[in-house]
Amino acid sequence: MRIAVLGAAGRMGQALTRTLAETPGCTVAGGLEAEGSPAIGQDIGTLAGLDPLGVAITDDALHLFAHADGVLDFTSPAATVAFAGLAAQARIVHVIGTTGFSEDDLIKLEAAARHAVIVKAGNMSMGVNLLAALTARVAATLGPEFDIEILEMHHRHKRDAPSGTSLMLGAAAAKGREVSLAEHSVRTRDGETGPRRTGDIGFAALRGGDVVGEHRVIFAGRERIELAHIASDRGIFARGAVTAALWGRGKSPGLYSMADVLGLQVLGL
Ligand SMILES: NC(=O)C1=CN([C@@H]2O[C@H](COP(=O)(O)OP(=O)(O)OC[C@H]3O[C@@H](n4cnc5c(N)ncnc54)[C@H](O)[C@@H]3O)[C@@H](O)[C@H]2O)C=CC1
Ligand SMILES: O=C(O)C1=N[C@H](C(=O)O)C[C@H](O)C1
Repeated sequence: MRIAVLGAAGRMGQALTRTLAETPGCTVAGGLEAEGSPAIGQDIGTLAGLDPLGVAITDDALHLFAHADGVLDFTSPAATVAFAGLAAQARIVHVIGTTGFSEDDLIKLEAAARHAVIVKAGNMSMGVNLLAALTARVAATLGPEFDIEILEMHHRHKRDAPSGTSLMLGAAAAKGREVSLAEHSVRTRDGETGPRRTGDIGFAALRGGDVVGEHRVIFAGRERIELAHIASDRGIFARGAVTAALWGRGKSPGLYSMADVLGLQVLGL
């Protein structure tokens, strides 16, 4: 499968190139960067710390989409919404790892998924997707006397909060409790907040240093249960993204999740 990397010079872009280069059945079909990026023209392999792969990074999205069977997209919300239109026109698999979408962005991605296979997840690692399934199960088991709080820490460069993973975990907790996350989520606390409302799902975000990504789901009552995931290598996200692209080839158009790719819904976790 010919797979191109969007945002090839980024932290995830480089990890994706390394993973693609070592995955049987995949070829690195190209790398895209934003217009004006100093990475344009550089070899995608060299940039990722490998031997040269003979593929120069380009800013020509149309050419790249026309010569790929799938694209791995860890860029920015605005770029990803535009790429979804191009992937739908080219009828290729669009794996979306980008986070930080607005409600309006999500509506546009759903529209694009009528014409193309999109696999989208706020976290592509197997561990976090298992954690989400476990979170739903624990939330379904415990009553509202257990307060749910989701805590994350990421590197200083991260632009969005709560993280895509935190939102996935919050959605899983809400699903387990059979409530709407929108009606129960508390994203910030500052000043005179009053006591915690029963049933709320709280979010807290820490930023600093080079932390790859850490998440903790806390169920706090008269006893406390904590489920946690710690990522120490971006390769886990990259592996999930490449698996998703291979899985998506030949599927009917639609918006799929990593739970679909990993078969977690079938397990009923
Ligand atoms: N779903 C998941 O498993 C994961 C998701 N992410 C998400 O992926 C995104 C990127 O994260 P990082 O790699 O850390 O960021 P980064 O800032 O290191 O990389 C993003 C790259 O995209 C490029 N880019 C932006 N607009 C572009 C355009 N129009 N055309 C081509 N390239 C463009 C930038 O120049 C940059 O090189 C974030 O939203 C992050 O939250 C990150 C890790 C795992
Ligand atoms: O920006 C990151 O780095 C990460 N983003 C994703 C998120 O928003 O949850 C996944 C991972 O935690 C790393």
